[in-house]
Amino acid sequence: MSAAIIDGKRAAEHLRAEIGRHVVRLREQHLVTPGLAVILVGEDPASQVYVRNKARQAREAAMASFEYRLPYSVPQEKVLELIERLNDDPAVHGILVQLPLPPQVDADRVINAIRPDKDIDGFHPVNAGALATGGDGMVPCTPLGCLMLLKHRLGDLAGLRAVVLGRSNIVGKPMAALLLRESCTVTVAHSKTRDLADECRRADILVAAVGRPRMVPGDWIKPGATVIDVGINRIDTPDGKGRLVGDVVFDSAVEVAGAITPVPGGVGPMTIACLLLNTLEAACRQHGLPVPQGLMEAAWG
Ligand SMILES: Nc1nc(=O)c2c([nH]1)NC[C@@H]1CN(c3ccc(C(=O)N[C@@H](CCC(=O)O)C(=O)O)cc3)C=[N+]21
Repeated sequence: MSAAIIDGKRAAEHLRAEIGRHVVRLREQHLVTPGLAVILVGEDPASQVYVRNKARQAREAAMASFEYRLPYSVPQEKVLELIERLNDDPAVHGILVQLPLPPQVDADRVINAIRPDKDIDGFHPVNAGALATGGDGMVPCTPLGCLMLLKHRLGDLAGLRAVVLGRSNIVGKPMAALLLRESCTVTVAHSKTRDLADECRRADILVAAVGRPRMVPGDWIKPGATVIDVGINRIDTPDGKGRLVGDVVFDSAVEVAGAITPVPGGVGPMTIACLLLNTLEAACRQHGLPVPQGLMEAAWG
């Protein structure tokens, strides 16, 4: 038996198209154009590609996109000054500072400087706190994208056993909070977890977000489980071109799981679509307009 492949690329295309329709309506009816500002420090080639993709997809969804490139050696004060300026800029509704940052720039200070209602990554403590306590703040894009794929596949998640591998502030912890909000029974496993394989084998939903290439083999997976692979790891290949692999051994997992996300074409594209969704919502809130509801369900028909 072979798992269903969860097509994140296609789901993201649907979602972006639906977001684009809302953006056009917002401009026609309210003269508001959602604006996304992305700050990139340094010249890491992978980050550059990624930032370029975000800017292109923002424009394709009829949004305004502003890119700021700062040298790797930029002093922290300069980054904070730019954030202050964008906080006060009414054309900018969402601010994203690409992580990681160079050592002289303290990521926590930078994240804390972003106005919480413009924090489309959902990393600010105000938004993290809202998610943890059941309030409605900005939800981090990668976990939000994972949740959409899960609900699309499974419908109601209540009562399912979910295991989240990884406890980062950007994926693991918010993912666990979202699944708990959906009434899953949630386990967060990490590098110090004992009997990791057995923990994983109990999962109806397994979310792998550790950033270690092909760490999770097929025999850690319960037959029929839904597997969400958040890892995007570039590995070397004999031909020298390299390729992307997830945190899960896809070829063995696909034989056991009920459904699985591929890498590439799974979680990654959904992350960017959710970034645009958060920017649209931020623009609505900042202009006192109602936030469009049920966007993802509408996108999937
Ligand atoms: N403040 C901040 N927010 C982020 O959301 C953030 C960040 N910093 N730093 C870097 C990581 C990385 N990330 C990706 C998102 C989508 C793909 C993606 O769409 N990947 C394609 C493949 C792209 C390729 O071929 O290289 C896929 O999985 O199908 C990849 C990586 C967001 N990040």
